[in-house]
Amino acid sequence: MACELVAIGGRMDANRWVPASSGNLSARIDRSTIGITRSGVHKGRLEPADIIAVGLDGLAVDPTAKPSAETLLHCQLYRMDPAIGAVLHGHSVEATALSLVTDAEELVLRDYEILKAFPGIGTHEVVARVPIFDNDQDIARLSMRIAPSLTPLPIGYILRGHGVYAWGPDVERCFWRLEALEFLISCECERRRML
Ligand SMILES: CSCCC(=O)C(=O)COP(=O)(O)O
Ligand SMILES: [Zn+2]
Repeated sequence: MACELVAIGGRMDANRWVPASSGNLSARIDRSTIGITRSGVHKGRLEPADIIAVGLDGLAVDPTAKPSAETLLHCQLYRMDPAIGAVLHGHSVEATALSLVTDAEELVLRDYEILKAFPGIGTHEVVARVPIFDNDQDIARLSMRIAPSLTPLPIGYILRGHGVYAWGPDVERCFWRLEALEFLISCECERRRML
């Protein structure tokens, strides 16, 4: 699991989704524990020792370890759905900028074939709503604001001026979903440029 997250960190970095020490990556270890990236390290240059075991209450198994500052947002998703096996968060230019040029509380996506990359979607003829939450340095408070929008689970969410959260049953498929979401966000940016 740790090696998988190290490799995915490299792929996120190759896509320029984790500049500086931004982003955080996690994967489920068992029903009540996840492995999550250490806070403040470059996610494109991870080592297995940078993956920290954390309970779903957000507390590190080793109390001296320093897991991601955004650990509670990951734990919230794992608690919501036992089928979630991985959560990835990145800071792409497009998600950051697009969410700052609109006051909207959601990104409405329709007519895109790639929406079929998400579970339960079998046609482009759907409307997928990606919530956009105002950013907050108080992660516990932010998670409480996010909670009502997670039932049913959206295809991902955006923190305004901050980045994207995506999840999936395992690390690889979580990466595919993040890739699909970033593709959709880039399309929306491009459409606005073309108007
Ligand atoms: C330098 S980016 C600011 C923090 C952040 O948004 C992030 O994703 C990384 O935080 P972490 O504690 O997981 O390193
Ligand atoms: Zn972040």
